[in-house]
Amino acid sequence: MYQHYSHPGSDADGEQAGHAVAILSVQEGSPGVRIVDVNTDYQRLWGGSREAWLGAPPVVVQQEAANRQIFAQLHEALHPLKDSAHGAFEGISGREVSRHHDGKRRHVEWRITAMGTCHNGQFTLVLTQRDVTEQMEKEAQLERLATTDMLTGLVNRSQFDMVLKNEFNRQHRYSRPLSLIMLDLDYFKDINDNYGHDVGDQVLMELADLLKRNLRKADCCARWGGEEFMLLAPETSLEQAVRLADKIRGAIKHTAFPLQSSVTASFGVVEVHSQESVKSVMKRVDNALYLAKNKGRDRVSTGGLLSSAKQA
Ligand SMILES: Nc1nc2c(ncn2[C@@H]2O[C@H](COP(=O)(O)OP(=O)(O)OP(=O)(O)O)[C@@H](O)[C@H]2O)c(=O)[nH]1
Repeated sequence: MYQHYSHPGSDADGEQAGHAVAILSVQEGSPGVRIVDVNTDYQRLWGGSREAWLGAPPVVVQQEAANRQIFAQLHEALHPLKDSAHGAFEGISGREVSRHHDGKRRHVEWRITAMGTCHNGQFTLVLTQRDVTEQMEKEAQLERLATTDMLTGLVNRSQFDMVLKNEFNRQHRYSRPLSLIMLDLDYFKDINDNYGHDVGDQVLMELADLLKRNLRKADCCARWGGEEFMLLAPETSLEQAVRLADKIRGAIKHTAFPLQSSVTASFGVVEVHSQESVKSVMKRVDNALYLAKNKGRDRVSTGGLLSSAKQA
């Protein structure tokens, strides 16, 4: 009867899932919602034969509590329309994580709309559902590609910019300590030249793992480019950030990378000043790193000399 609701590409063999559709009947004053008919995609989504579904309560989400909540929401929306021949039910909708009849976790998008108006206290409704799991997985994958550095799995530069802006807004509003650490591997060109690019890549990947292990969940660590990394540490003062940077510096130095000699890194550390711009902080942290390189590498600098020179 309602098979025309099927997605044009779907077929009875279950090759491709389209919109699952169930026609529902709700009698005003009765708590139940009953199925009048279902299409093949509904049977594919939730299992069971058409005959088995007729007269049964529908599955919107395969979780009792969530289903009950949706029905309560539905009754609440329908109740004011019971006396009006022209009352329009605008529909309710949602997206839920649910278990497929095969036990797999799926994302289901659903919508319940009216099929005509209330007749003798009875509403006829259409429930449409779509399995959007693959679409959501693709979206998540695209998002990962757009925000992640492929080699190291760390956040990339553009994503770091976003995080940085958010943290700056928070810092400016609540005046909480916020520090930034920029680190750069020392003589990385020599590693590439002496051991090859693949070994260089391996060092970058191992370094990324080391950084992840040494940071808090609230911190954000990005590959800034090449062999340069940026760490943003909320709720962290300059003094604490220097200690953190020095801990990472020591850990890098004592890590057995796949090389004969040890790897070292230089660090610039700054704490964001009240109302300071992103541009200004970036300049300061870059200068601090430059100073650490200039002073002989394998060290942490807060750019102190530069700040005092500026003040002078
Ligand atoms: N293996 C590998 N090397 C990279 C990657 N990105 C950048 N590099 C290399 O990193 C090296 C950076 O060299 P430099 O900027 O001279 O810096 P450095 O040799 O570390 O010297 P200092 O920073 O002054 O201590 C270059 O040889 C780049 O080719 C990458 O993704 N993989």
